[in-house]
Amino acid sequence: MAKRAKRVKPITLRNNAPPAAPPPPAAATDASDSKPRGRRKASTQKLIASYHTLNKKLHAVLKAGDSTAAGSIKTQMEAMGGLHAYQRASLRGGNEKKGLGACGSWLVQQLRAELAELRDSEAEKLVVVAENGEEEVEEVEEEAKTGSPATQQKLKLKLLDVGALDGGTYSKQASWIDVTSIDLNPQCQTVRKQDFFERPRPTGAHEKFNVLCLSLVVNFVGDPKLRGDMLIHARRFLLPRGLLFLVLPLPCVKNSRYMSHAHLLAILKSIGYELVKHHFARKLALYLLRRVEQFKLQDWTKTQMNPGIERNNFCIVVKRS
Ligand SMILES: C[S@@+](CC[C@H](N)C(=O)[O-])C[C@H]1O[C@@H](n2cnc3c(N)ncnc32)[C@H](O)[C@@H]1O
Repeated sequence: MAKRAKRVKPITLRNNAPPAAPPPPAAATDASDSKPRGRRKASTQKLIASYHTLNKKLHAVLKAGDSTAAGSIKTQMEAMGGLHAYQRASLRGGNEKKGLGACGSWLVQQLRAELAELRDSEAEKLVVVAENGEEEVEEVEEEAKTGSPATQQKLKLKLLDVGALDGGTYSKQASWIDVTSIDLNPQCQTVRKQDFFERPRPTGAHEKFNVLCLSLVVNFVGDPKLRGDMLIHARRFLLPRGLLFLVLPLPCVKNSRYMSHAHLLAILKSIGYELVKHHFARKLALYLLRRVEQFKLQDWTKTQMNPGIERNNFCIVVKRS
């Protein structure tokens, strides 16, 4: 008898997943749920692609000061169900391609290694010791070397998940990752409603993180200059040697006229990140990057490097201000 394929649990159905968001407004109701699977997948992808296109156009017309065009684009976006419908489509798309589940486990492996390294090194001091005062830090670090389970529970990586959507991505790792989740339009009560660009700069190490996650968020931002700003802003929230986990759709680095893997790494290097590891999954490009202190911020413009009409326009612009 033929073996049955192992089912991968979708990321949104994991154990300890936070409570579901309140029902969407009528305009955002997902009519495609009743469609056959193939058609549903196609309409999900179409909705995501159309939303991205309109979002990019909106940024462009707003930049040009054309409020009439902006109004008309916003109306089109609302007619599609707005950000809420886009987010629901993203959650469905993630389940269908199993990409997020895969990228979750790839990251978890890296972070486990990171935590183990942190315990053995000077950087151990960067690990957050929940609910302990200063004197206890030394004690806990000493214990960490002996590997006592009680201590291991106290040592957690602090992670900021930007664009967390339903906030469930790291729920299985709650014993060793302390997650703060934000999104423009949260799909769950544990995710704070906040525009990352408006998150105030940290005033000290206690407001910084060991890891910051930008998973499918940079490509969501319509304006290439704001993408660069987002990467610069992210670095401010990282502790020294902290990690940025950046996920982009694979075509952003593999099939863009204005971007390539090497170009992306060069931009990131100039912003103050060095590559730890990367992985190209079927549909996603995953990057784990470390904050470094020695770097030279430079401007990056939109420059065509891979001509071709079949290619996309994804790019990142950096402008020192
Ligand atoms: C495609 S979803 C990605 C969700 C999730 N991170 C994942 O990997 O599946 C992009 C999310 O980023 C959020 N987002 C975009 N710009 C943001 C910003 N400036 N601040 C906070 N969230 C933002 C959107 O609201 C949306 O929920």
